[in-house]
Amino acid sequence: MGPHPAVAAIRLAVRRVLHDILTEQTSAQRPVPTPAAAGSPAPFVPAAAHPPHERPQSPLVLVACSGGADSMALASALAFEAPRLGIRAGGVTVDHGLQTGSDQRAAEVVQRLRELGLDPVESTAVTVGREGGPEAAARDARYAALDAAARRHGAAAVLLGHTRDDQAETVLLGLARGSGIRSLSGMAAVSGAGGRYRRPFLHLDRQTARKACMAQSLPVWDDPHNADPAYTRSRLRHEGLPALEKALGKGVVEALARTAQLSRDDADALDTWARQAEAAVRDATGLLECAKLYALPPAVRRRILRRAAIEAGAPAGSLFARHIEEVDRLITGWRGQGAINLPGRVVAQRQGGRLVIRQG
Ligand SMILES: Nc1ncnc2c1ncn2[C@@H]1O[C@H](COP(=O)(O)OP(=O)(O)OP(=O)(O)O)[C@@H](O)[C@H]1O
Repeated sequence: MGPHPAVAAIRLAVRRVLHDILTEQTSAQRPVPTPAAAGSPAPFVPAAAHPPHERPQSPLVLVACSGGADSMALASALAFEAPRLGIRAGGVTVDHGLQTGSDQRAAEVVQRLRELGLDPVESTAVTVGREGGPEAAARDARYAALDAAARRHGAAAVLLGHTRDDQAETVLLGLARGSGIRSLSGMAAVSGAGGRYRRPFLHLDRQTARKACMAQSLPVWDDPHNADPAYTRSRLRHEGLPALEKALGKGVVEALARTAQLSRDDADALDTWARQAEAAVRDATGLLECAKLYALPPAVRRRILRRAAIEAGAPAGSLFARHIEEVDRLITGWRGQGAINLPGRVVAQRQGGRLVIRQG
């Protein structure tokens, strides 16, 4: 008898990502063709062809595990699949120190990961600041700790347990911010420096992860923050999405996740267009020419303005759509208005048909 369908589903999702990682590693190990050999395919040198002391070590993949159902399911699937593909599997849990006994819980997660056969396994404690609110501050501290752990262990990738439900929530949060398709594109399946972070469960629903834990008798920890109505995401999870499903039907989560993928593709295409158009709208001294900007579609023009503001020193996180709209009016609604103040002491003004954006 095969595994429970939920267990089969989580393993398949992880296997696919591990295959991707192996394929990328293999192409990275291919020797760069010499000029003479260029044009003919580079021969792959199998690991066994290296002398033992030079043989590349099998890649290490870490799972970022909170002890919750999603990341415990992920850890169990990694522990099952990795050895079958010659990959080493380890785990990291981050202790945010936000609740009493969080160190104890982190120690329990470490213990559970070890029981699954992962090695190396570690718990890392962080200090959560205040910048951007409690959720953003915890996330920043967590990713910094995960980055450091990945570097320390030389990991090829770090797996995260975000599910299709998390993706739907992220899209709704972006929609509510009203800041364009980039914020509707949710989380990427691959992100971070060198594509370090992978999200194998982005197409799986949360219930599947939970069922997989139950089927394997894996104990899971339910973070009380996830049910705390003080947090926006928690209200969305427990009130917003159920209300939407009631009004619009069960397919709403899947549709939101699909929206994320479509928006991501569109946003990537527009970013590329804006990068290419940017060179053509600058004069010989590098200033932006208003007439040329005016001729561009608004979506492309606003991207160029946003990039210019960030390059001048405006912090990306504080630069909102309304800021860019005001700068845009210097191009599309010119009536001699004065300089526009942007975050980071950046000032945008129109001078002699040119747009000057610089730190004041
Ligand atoms: N304390 C932590 N330590 C390590 N990784 C974490 C921690 N918290 C979250 N993560 C990683 O980030 C992912 C998303 O976490 P988040 O809290 O947003 O979602 P979640 O649905 O509560 O996930 P989970 O059920 O795995 O806790 C997790 O699945 C896990 O991979």
